[in-house]
Amino acid sequence: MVLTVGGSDCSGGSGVQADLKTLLALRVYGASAVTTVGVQNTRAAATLYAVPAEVLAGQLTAVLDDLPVLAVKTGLFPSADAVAVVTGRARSGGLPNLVVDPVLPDEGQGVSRRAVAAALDRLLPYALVATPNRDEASALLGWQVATPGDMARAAEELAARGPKCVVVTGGDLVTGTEALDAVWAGGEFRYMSAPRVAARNTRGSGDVFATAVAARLALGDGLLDALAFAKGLVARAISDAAGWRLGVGRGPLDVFGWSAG
Ligand SMILES: Nc1ncnc2c1ncn2[C@@H]1O[C@H](COP(=O)(O)OP(=O)(O)O)[C@@H](O)[C@H]1O
Ligand SMILES: Cc1ncc(COP(=O)(O)O)c(N)n1
Repeated sequence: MVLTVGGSDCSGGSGVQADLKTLLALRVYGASAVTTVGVQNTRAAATLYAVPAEVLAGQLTAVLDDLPVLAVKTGLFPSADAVAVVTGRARSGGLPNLVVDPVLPDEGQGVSRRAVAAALDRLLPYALVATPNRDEASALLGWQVATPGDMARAAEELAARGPKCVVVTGGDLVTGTEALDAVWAGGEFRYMSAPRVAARNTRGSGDVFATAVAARLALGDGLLDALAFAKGLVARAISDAAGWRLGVGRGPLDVFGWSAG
């Protein structure tokens, strides 16, 4: 089973809802600890209501002290305090196969994106895998990650901060026909590539990718196998959802393959 720690997306396309659906699709039992409640849909950016840090800590204790958690995935945090709760558990060795997707909140409404990024930097040493997109990698590193070459350098620099593996995802990078990710793992670099799907429904693609990595690690895959599986799953789920019209904005993925031809 996998524990996902992240924000609630009431519209169901990202956050813990996307994570739990992905786990279900992969026949892995999922538990969730909610960091923030997002009032959001496909057309509007989230307004976040932070869950108090002690309530987050209580959820982690309730799950970890009882259930056989084999991997943990983290997503959106509303505050540095919330990240610190997870870092505290990680420090005591309680978070196996930790996959950190360093999703950052928008600045404002009492939320400091910079403070969350700094706190995530302190969580990274405990991560087996970190999966920032280009924007998140830029915030963590303090320089603009633009080109595929930058993504490679960013993956290496972030890996130097502790994770065994870093995947800088390039979902928003339009480089011809490829969806390109930069992978630093075991001291070696490679690009991971799949055909780019021309689709507007890419909501939660980072969540689906990172959760699929955690699920496959929990099922016993090696790291590179888990990454390759997740890459294939997310590409297929984007492709299968291409004809969906769930909401007027950037809609969700078809993780179950319901629309597979
Ligand atoms: N249009 C697309 N076609 C195929 N793969 C995609 C597409 N958009 C994103 N991906 C893949 O989805 C995964 C998540 O990446 P990304 O979209 O960058 O994450 P995030 O949602 O965190 O921004 C990556 O493996 C990326 O290459
Ligand atoms: C609650 C919540 N909202 C949004 C996202 C990011 O979604 P995306 O991967 O589409 O940028 C997330 N991971 N969690």
